[in-house]
Amino acid sequence: MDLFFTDKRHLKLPNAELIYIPRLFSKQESDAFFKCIKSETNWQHDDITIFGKTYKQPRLTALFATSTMSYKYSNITMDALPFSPTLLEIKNRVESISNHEFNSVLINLYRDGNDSNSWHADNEKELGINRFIASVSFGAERLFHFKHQQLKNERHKINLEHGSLLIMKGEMQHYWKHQIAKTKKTVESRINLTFRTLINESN
Ligand SMILES: O=C(O)CCC(=O)C(=O)O
Ligand SMILES: [Fe+2]
Repeated sequence: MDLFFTDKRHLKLPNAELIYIPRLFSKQESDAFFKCIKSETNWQHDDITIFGKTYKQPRLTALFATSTMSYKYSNITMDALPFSPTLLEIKNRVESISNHEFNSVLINLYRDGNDSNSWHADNEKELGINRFIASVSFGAERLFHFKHQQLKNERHKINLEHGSLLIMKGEMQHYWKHQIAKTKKTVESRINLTFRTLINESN
């Protein structure tokens, strides 16, 4: 189907199913998408409040959707912007390979190894109960860690490569948490796009 779709790993775990495609996009396409998204995006740097203390989020973000929508997490409400042609092109590729439709994408920019995304599950009510999340990575490779919240031996990591797609489905957002940890290694910036289906379209 796709020249660069050379490998696919299917991981069936207790209460979760993951599909990892290392090269959904070629190196050339990925370089171009990375550059384009980095410069075209009006990045937000939000404050988050945890246990009453306010911090700057350790990464930059942006939200896009096919209609007026908002998404709330960690006391942040993000209002979605319309999809750009670049983002639509990526969305179409992800939809055809995953056989799933998405109406929004949350984008993270990890500027260097100091930026991170701490342990969480994407279980906000706007995501509904059938949470199918497609995560595309461009730029520096970072480790995606995930752990089961009850089964202590179920702890894994995947190195998310330039141009890769990771699909998270099943009950994963109910039973597992995931994170992108800080790293002391010198790493360049990385962009991650998580395609989601939000259900508050009428708001
Ligand atoms: O950067 C990643 O690979 C993960 C992003 C993520 O978990 C999220 O935005 O919810
Ligand atoms: Fe997440």
